[in-house]
Amino acid sequence: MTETVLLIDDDPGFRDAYRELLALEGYAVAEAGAAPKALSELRRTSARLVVLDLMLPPTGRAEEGAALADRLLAERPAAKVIVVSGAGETPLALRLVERGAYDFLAKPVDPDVLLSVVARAAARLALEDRVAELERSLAAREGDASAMLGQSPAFLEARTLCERAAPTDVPVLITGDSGTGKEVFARYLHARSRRKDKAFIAVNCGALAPTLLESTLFGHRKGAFTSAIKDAPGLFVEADGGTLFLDEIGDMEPALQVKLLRVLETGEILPVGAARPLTVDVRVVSATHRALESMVADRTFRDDLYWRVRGIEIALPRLADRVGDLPLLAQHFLNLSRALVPRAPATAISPGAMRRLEACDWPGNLRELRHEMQRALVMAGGRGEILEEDLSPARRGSAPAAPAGDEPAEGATLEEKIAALERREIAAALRATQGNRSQAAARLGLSRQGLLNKMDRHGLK
Ligand SMILES: Nc1ncnc2c1ncn2[C@@H]1O[C@H](COP(=O)(O)OP(=O)(O)OP(=O)(O)O)[C@@H](O)[C@H]1O
Repeated sequence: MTETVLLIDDDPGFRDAYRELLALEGYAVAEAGAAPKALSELRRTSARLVVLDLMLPPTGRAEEGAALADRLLAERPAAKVIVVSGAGETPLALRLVERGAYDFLAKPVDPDVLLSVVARAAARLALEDRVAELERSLAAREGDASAMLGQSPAFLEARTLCERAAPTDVPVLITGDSGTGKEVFARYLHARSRRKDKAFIAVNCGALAPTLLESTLFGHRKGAFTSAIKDAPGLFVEADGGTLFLDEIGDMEPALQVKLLRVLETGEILPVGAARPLTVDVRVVSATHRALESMVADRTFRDDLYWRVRGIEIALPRLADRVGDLPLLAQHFLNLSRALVPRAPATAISPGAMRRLEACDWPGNLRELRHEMQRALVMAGGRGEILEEDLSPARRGSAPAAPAGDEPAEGATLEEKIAALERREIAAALRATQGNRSQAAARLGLSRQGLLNKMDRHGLK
């Protein structure tokens, strides 16, 4: 695909020279001499490469260009913005790179260097496109029966229930520990429903602050709040005709639970700041790793909403309760990992390694097993088989348990490293707010309930 480069400089001579150079290299070129034109050119074209001279009118100061760089990236986060700065502006240019600009060049710019940086940015875009494409095809495959692996009775029972529920419009609640495959089941359900050609949209209710979650779900009108610079439809409208997957519904704040209940009862949503409701046709599938029933007893989850979302409950077994499926799943994840490590030759798992895997208790369930197999494939190097020594120390049975401190053990899986990072960040936010959980949650961009759940999970209470 021909990439468009947006050249932003108030000197027409510079633009003329670089337009020709870039065109010779096969790029399409758009240009602008000041910020308003730059933004309108960005919107008019599909430019994802930007060369931006920081010294722009009206003041001719570098801060002018810096503000524009931020706005360009806010409008097109995938864009690669290459900043051209004067010799004295290196610290500002470096700050821009930290905030998301791709690279910076100091004046005077050597044309060959500029071309090579643009070429590198274009190659990076091509790579990111490829990764996104692979992720899409992987996600599509995971909606397939082939990705719903398992023969154990508990798993088959859940799968049969899912297949029965699929053609109906009954709300489904999927319960199970983290990593047991709740989202995979939700996608499977959608893929087998009459809605399969419409959108499947997933949202994690615990990951967004309550006000943001409300406008994310129901949309908002321009001007409804300070940052509402234009109308936004919201996920219910985007999922119209399809399925909306409300992950971690147990983390939803009570005020929002009321609004969700009204939508489920009436099929109408009221965008934030709108005068009239809109009708939508959305099947809601919810999931939670929490015991919603006891939340209802504690009055932290509304019982009327509970009964609404729990038309049919599908309870997913923990991996430890379906060890019989482990060989099949481990082999499946090994095969999938090959897409990430294309030249790795390992296609099999030795009986010794498999015994080790079967002996683990897998608190992170299938997700943990998936990461373990990715790691093992990398560790196996040029070997054709995964051996015990390729497993992470904790699985080999000889390693010390994960430390109670902040640092993950050496050889920790990606999952464990992320958990350690999350633990550290939560502890830091709590320290910074003298233990005020609401403030700590706001700092972390979580709902209060979301933070409490995570503290629970990490033993930080
Ligand atoms: N039956 C299955 N067969 C093969 N792979 C599966 C199956 N179920 C889940 N997986 C894989 O296991 C991982 C975890 O699944 P998923 O994200 O659906 O879990 P989850 O229960 O929604 O987790 P969380 O509660 O943390 O959001 C994913 O990589 C998914 O592809």
